[in-house]
Amino acid sequence: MNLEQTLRERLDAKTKPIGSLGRLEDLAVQLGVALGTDEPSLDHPQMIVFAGDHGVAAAHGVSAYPRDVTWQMVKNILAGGAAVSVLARQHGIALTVVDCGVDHDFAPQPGLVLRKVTPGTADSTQGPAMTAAECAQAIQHGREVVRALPGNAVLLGELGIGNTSAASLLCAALAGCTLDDCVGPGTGLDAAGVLRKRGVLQRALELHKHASEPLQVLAAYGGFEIAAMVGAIQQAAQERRVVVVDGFISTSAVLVAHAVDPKVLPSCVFSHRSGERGHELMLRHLGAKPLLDLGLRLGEGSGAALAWPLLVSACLIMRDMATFESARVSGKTP
Ligand SMILES: O=C(O)c1ccc[n+]([C@@H]2O[C@H](COP(=O)([O-])O)[C@@H](O)[C@H]2O)c1
Ligand SMILES: Cc1cc2nc[nH]c2cc1C
Repeated sequence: MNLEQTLRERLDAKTKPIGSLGRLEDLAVQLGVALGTDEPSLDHPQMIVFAGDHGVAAAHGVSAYPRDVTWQMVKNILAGGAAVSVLARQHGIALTVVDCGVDHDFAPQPGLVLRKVTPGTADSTQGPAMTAAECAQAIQHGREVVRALPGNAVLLGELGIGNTSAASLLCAALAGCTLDDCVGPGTGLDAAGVLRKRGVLQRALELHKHASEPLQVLAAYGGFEIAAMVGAIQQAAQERRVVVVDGFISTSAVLVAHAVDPKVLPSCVFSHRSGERGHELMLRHLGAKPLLDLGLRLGEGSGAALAWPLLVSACLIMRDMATFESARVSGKTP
């Protein structure tokens, strides 16, 4: 019997009608398989918020907010005032911010990993957002961040004005959808703004239409924080850690990691369906079912933090619930 069958049998022996805990049962089985044990338990969860600036946003105003919000929100997260700070604190999740290329000089401080690259990607309508070397370095940085942190669960968060543009382009290139299907308001563009954004992204897509390898596609569109998340996903899956994937932008990093190696997918739990147009298509491409549907479209890892207690519950159900035999409860009538 393989591990998945063992986990299903364990759940079926618990004091409940078969399958009555619904999606929580699938989650418990997924976590057991991802962690490689029939007694899954999550320890030292790490919320990692990857932050980066985007050349396409600087050059074309494809966001409803100014670029300075990226560095300002990094400071807000570190000061404990952002949504992800509040939610991580609520759930006892450690929080690290990684500067993957923000155009600001942050003072070294606890909880902040300083950047290793030049800040901000290049404008993807003019050339690749990053060179192949920069892309490889950003991926490596994401791997190193995960390797240095304890625990067996990584929650992905991100921050970067303009990064829904990069994520939409990755979606179009890797999930085979049209820009009409996957370009949305992001932080809150109006209908005219979305139309203009789509026009800008159409130019980038045309310029890089010959990019075919997943890492070539990633370098074409960026951003540095998405590339670092790709590395984080690869490292976490390799170390048999669980990866909690947040919204539209984190899922675009999974699209890339999956295109490189589909074996990362069983380690990924998708926290929620984002309100951003196109997330559904990404999830469908990956065959993924998100846990929550709350109309979230914030990013930062806020959805991952909100879904976290469900993962904890799934593990506790698998480990601690009594069986029909141990609790002397009558099983199903034959
Ligand atoms: O997580 C999501 O699904 C999501 C959807 C829309 C926007 N965001 C966040 O908003 C920022 C990107 O939006 P924009 O409009 O600047 O491309 C970035 O900081 C993301 O964390 C996040
Ligand atoms: C205020 C603000 C907070 C964010 N958090 C993640 N993306 C964001 C974008 C904005 C604009």
